[in-house]
Amino acid sequence: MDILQHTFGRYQNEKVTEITLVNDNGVEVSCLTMGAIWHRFAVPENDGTKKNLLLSFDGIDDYYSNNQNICKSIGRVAGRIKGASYDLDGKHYQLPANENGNTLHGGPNGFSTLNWNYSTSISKNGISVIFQRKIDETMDGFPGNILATIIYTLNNNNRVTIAYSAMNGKEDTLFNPTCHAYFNLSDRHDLTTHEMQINSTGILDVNDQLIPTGEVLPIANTPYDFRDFSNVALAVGKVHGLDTAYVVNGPGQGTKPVAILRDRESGRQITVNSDRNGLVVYTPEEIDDQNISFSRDHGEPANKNEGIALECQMLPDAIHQDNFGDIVLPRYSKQTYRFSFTYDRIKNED
Ligand SMILES: OC[C@H]1O[C@H](O[C@H]2[C@H](O)[C@@H](O)[C@H](O)O[C@@H]2CO)[C@H](O)[C@@H](O)[C@@H]1O
Repeated sequence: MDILQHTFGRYQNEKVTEITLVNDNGVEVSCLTMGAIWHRFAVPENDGTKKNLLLSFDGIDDYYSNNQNICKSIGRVAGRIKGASYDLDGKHYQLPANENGNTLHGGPNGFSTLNWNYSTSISKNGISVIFQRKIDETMDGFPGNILATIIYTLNNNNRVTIAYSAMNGKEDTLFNPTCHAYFNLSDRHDLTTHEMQINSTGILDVNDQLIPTGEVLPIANTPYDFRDFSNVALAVGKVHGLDTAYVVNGPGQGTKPVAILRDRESGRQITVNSDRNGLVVYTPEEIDDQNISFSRDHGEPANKNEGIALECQMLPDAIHQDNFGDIVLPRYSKQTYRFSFTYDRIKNED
């Protein structure tokens, strides 16, 4: 196992460092201090090359010249908070709004906008990069000061675990982070050979601002139905891009993965595990209007829906819904969220 570090570039006058974790199989996970971005997930190919399974950019400015949150860490709260406000214990909290009067993905000054401090560690469980920041309530507009930590760990089973934790100070706050990594496991610039299975029977109903109404819709026999492996591009085409919160890890679902994404052509496969009750699946339908070209595009413009984000989190807008789970982080307490993405290859051709 090895850990490499080098300067990736500068953003807003600050140095951005790339940290690369390499396991004994030659699998590499690279992260950037800016946005605690998951920059690369590169796996060895038979011809000696490495294949990056993420949508990535060569330069740091490219990550910040579009609004798709490419591979960024998202927090304090992923998804939308209706009306950029909430009431808790008789107190009204106003948050900064950044979309239609709502707060999306931690607002305008969320985790993705910070250049994180880092350290590294090697243990028998794997190699890690540990990002940390003290976040003052004046920085992001959420109540309370937290010490936030994001740890990426790669082990020799080719599993990447991302652990997000927040140690809270003297005021209750909200905590529901996620990872906005986009995957494309294939050698194509689209998802046509991708299949996905999601361990879920229902998705959240949303209004025209993508705020959940509180209702859970059954997905049987709709394009959103991924209970069995189903082609991703076909579903995406039918619904004009996925932006859908799946209810996962419900009672009786045991320890099954929340999702498996595989590329039928190459056999590459990612298994997603999470300890949270939501999985937001997002394909960027508007990406072809935004002058974006990923490293894998070799100078060609990106295609819409070229990748797919599998965002583990508590269900969006949980603070306004009784049955979406608890995202309140009480004062002087700590909460950790854990998601993992394991790489392997399709074993049984079915
Ligand atoms: O402005 C960029 C896009 O912002 C939204 O997309 C987000 C989506 O709604 C979330 O569920 C997902 O987690 O993150 C997406 C990117 O931030 C808009 O819905 C989309 O239309 C915009 O293109």
